[in-house]
Amino acid sequence: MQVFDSTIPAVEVTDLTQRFGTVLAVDRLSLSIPPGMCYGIVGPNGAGKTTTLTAMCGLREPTSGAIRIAGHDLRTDRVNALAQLGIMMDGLSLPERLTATEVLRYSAGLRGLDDSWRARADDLLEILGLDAAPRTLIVEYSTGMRKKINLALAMLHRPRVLILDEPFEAIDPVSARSIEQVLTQHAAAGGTVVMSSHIMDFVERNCRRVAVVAGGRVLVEGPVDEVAAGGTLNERFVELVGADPVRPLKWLT
Ligand SMILES: Nc1ncnc2c1ncn2[C@@H]1O[C@H](COP(=O)(O)OP(=O)(O)OP(=O)(O)O)[C@@H](O)[C@H]1O
Repeated sequence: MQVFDSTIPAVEVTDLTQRFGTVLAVDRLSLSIPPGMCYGIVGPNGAGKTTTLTAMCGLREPTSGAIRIAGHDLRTDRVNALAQLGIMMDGLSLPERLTATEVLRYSAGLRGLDDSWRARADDLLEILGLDAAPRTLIVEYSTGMRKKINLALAMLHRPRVLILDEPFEAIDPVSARSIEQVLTQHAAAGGTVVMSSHIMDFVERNCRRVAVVAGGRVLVEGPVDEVAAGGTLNERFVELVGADPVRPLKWLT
């Protein structure tokens, strides 16, 4: 993996807007994500996180706004922009009748990777615990196993920028620890991880910066300890997003 020019943002989002009919999912959202770090995007359900990450991955043309990946504009310089990316998003289809190794080989072939992909595939399968079921077909995978093979696919070509939507959802604690270590190694080697998460603990522990989004806008952005403002990120999140006490449910008594 080549190390970034540290003066160019790994991902730059400018005035991103996404409408779905009458729903304004993302509302003139701007972010500048520096290279060489793990960057968290947090927000309540429906905040616009997945929609923003989908646009960053080039999977949906936004209503308006611009996205640059390592300086390459996703609209006008799409091939070079996408070449920087490894992505893990729910809902992307996989070749269901292949094993994990076969899927990785297939991906390596499509990308025209040299033979070094094999060693990386072995490492990833081992670290993610997928080597324990070498003959299992993707169609037989659990939700967590799908997440893991998607992460392996995202990393196989050693991209500079990983964009991960909820990487820890449906992942057991031991596997989560392994994934955490893989992601911190990626950042320590000069790569960038952009991830959405509801797990504040992980974001606090591993991300250098965080954006809190709600209603398709950035409420606050900055170094995690500054955003947490002397408390925990979880406390700050609830304070920013607002949580009304749940009224007593009479039918429970
Ligand atoms: N394909 C779509 N068509 C219509 N509306 C959509 C579509 N995708 C997202 N939305 C709407 O856009 C808004 C933002 O959704 P999004 O999935 O980006 O939120 P999120 O922050 O990722 O939420 P969560 O934490 O629940 O995953 C929501 O109101 C959602 O209903």
